[in-house]
Amino acid sequence: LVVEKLKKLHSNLQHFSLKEVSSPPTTFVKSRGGVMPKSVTRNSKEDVVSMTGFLGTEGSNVDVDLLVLMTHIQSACKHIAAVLASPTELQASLLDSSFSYAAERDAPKPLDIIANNIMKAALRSSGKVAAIASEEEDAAIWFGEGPFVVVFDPLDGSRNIDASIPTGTIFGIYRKVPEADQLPLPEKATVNVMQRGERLVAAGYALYSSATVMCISVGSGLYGFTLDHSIGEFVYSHHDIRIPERGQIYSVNDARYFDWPSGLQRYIDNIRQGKSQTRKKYSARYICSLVADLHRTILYGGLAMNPRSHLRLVYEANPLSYLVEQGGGKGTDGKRRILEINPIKLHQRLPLFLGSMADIAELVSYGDVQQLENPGYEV
Ligand SMILES: O=P(O)(O)OC[C@H]1O[C@](O)(COP(=O)(O)O)[C@@H](O)[C@@H]1O
Repeated sequence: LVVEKLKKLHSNLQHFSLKEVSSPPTTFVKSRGGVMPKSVTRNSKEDVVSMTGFLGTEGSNVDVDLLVLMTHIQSACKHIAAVLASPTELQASLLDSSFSYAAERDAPKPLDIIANNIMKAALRSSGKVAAIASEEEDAAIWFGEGPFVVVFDPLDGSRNIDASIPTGTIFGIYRKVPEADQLPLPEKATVNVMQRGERLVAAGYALYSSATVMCISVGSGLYGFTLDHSIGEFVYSHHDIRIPERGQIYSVNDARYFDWPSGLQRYIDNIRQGKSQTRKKYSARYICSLVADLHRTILYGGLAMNPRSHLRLVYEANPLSYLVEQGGGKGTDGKRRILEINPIKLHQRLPLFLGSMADIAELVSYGDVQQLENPGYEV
């Protein structure tokens, strides 16, 4: 069945130079982001490498199961990108009105629900997923047999959606926990989705913006793919992404300045005035859409942060910290490395600081950077 699926999958990619897929390279080069095939690093302008083609040659960490799963996630993200770019009437016709949510969670927008349904359907039909947890679901869901567990935020930044501002999908993939096999449901599902971030085997985000870009890692570096609408494929566009060691941009909702602790206030005061370690004046950029703010930070360097306990450990902080670390950066809650935190609650929220190694180290040296009081904000 798997072989048939892959054949079908590859026949859909006939537009591409499939050199990398049909004859896997035997030599690998050690790149800063890990081991990657020589043929992928050296592709000529004429060669277009699809994400599936790339993953098929990425080395031993991508087995057929993960390849199939990643293909389904790509399909879901293409689908979400198409829905986001559609007129509102069409979007409304896709809405499942039976959806409900627990009172303690933010009310979802219609597109949150649609994106959630698309992701769930894609993951279920992959046949590779035992359990999922979504930011839009109250509890973990057990799908059945499959080697993987997927956690995701189907549409982050959706409060901006009516203004066509960029949004994103975030996902993290774990292996199923065999020790939990004997547990009754729903504990089995919960234990599987509440793994520490350092156990992630892959993660990624899709950014829906002027281009739809997917950045992924399967444990050996960070790579980006851009959706080529003329052929309907994510093509390899950002090679071995390395987050600059130091940036000159900070990203935070600084209307909250007067609610911040003094350490964070002093840090931001200093980088604004050129009084930080580099003596350079930093610029501010804040889209208020985490994937978009992080994507810019990954490419240009600096910091993307939310000092209040707002972002979720399981769906946002862990997958994004994993990606940032794979790109040579750092993810912290201001005190602890995100990937080492043991989740204690499925929808647990925490402060999050992601970005360039030297910038995060300097920020953390101010000590008092977490906004512990969260008065609640209307917008
Ligand atoms: O209101 P704040 O603190 O600026 O938070 C904004 C952040 O919240 C988010 O919108 C996520 O929150 P939601 O999951 O409630 O949409 C991020 O995309 C964004 O970075």
